[in-house]
Amino acid sequence: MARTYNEAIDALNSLQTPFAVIEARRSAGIRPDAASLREMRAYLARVGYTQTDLSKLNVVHVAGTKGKGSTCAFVDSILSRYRQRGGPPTRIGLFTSPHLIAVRERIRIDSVPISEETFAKYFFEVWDLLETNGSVEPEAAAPGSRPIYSRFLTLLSYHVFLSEGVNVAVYETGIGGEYDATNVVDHPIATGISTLGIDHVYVLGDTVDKIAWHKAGIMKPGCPAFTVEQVPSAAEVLKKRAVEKGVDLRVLDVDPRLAGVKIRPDATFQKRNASLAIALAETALKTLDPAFTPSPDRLPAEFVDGLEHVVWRGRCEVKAEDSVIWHVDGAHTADSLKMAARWFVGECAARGPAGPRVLIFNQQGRSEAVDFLDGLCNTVKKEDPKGKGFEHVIFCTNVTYAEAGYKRDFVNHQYNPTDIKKMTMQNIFAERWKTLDPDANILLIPSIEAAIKTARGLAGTDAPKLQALITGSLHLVGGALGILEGADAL
Ligand SMILES: Nc1ncnc2c1ncn2[C@@H]1O[C@H](COP(=O)(O)OP(=O)(O)OP(=O)(O)O)[C@@H](O)[C@H]1O
Ligand SMILES: [Mg+2]
Ligand SMILES: [Mg+2]
Repeated sequence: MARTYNEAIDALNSLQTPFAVIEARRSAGIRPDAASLREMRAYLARVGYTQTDLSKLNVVHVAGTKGKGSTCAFVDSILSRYRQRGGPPTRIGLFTSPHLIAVRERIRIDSVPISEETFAKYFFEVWDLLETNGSVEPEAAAPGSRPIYSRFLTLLSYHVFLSEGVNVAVYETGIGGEYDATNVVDHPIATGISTLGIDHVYVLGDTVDKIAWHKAGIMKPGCPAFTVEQVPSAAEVLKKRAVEKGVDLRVLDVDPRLAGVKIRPDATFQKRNASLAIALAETALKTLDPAFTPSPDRLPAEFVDGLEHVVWRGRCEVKAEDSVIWHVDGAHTADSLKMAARWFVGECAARGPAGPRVLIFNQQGRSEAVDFLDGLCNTVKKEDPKGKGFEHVIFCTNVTYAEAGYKRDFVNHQYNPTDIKKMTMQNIFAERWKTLDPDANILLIPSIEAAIKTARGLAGTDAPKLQALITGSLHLVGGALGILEGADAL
């Protein structure tokens, strides 16, 4: 087999659970459970690692419904300021999901996505070891089998980080916590739970307390645990599970030391993420460097610098073109879409007289997504002083290019192909939007590339510029950034 990055991505894509299997599991009510974690431990053993090895990574572990990735990026950015000074830490791993532009961006060392060559090299080492040692712990994972997509990437991250001498690794959970692949680490150095809400109901349950139960699964005895203000039912579950585990869970307010620190966007949710990140970074630094003592009165310059200069693409980004200002945000839950809407109106208002507004939206494969539209539409109208909504609303698929189809890194077998061809979801969205805002000009466009082209065509040649919001899915946003900046933008 040719062993290039593209070959690795094709092999990885073969580990996606096909749409039909996902559907069958959903209707049978099959969800990840303790067996998923036993399986992950077996694969870890097949690749040759023990808990002692994982402890060398000094893992900072983050779960939550929203803000996981942002929190992890803040922690990484703060720690990198200490690395740049000579450390500790000297080598920082960052594992996040999903990816925006390319799969390899989920595994970063010193804030940089690993190269295609590095990815391919380690990918096939893991791939082969799973075959060579295929019979280790046969009762936990079928002999000769390989883990599914996200679990494989988690396994790969441990191999990459341990091989590359990483001495602190920041981990975002995939889905949930208790049974998530990242939860094989028994001795993290700090755990954090960001804002909880409703998402992934098929896997985690349909109420915020059921979801909180899963996320609480990352707390470990002997390891400092932090969370932010939560809705009461979630807060209660977190507290109860912390007591059961003998964990001292600290609930953080917005850190008063953030006064004067420029957090972007300047919104409470982001200050919560930043506050959680501060506590996690302080705990990590205390573990790595006994001489490190946080001050209760002010943040060290490294923290301020790390927080102010964090890069977390696809979240609250603004890109100005000649006739369009693009606002790009990967929100994809009801709550976070309202945040995104508020942020969009705020940005437009701050810029002065604005041209027409256009929305480009998609969310594939989740039927409940149609209910996200109400909050999005109403928030934009409510937040606007003139009560104006979007003049144009474009619903597109996540297919990247009009001609060439998906970029390899975005191939997704988990969605119903017929739905995409017929634009079933997008038609449902359009019907709903008609009831929400009968005046809007609604368009259905088959690819991201064509949607962007259409939006550009709606802009007049004279000022004021068209104000576009692209949101609803990180896949949509990643594809859009690739088109706006060139395919390999990272
Ligand atoms: N604490 C928060 N509360 C509500 N919304 C948030 C919060 N933090 C971020 N968001 C919104 O959610 C979007 C995704 O943020 P982020 O990548 O940090 O989340 P995540 O938990 O990693 O999500 P996922 O992995 O499910 O995509 C952001 O663009 C922002 O609009
Ligand atoms: Mg999620
Ligand atoms: Mg994420």
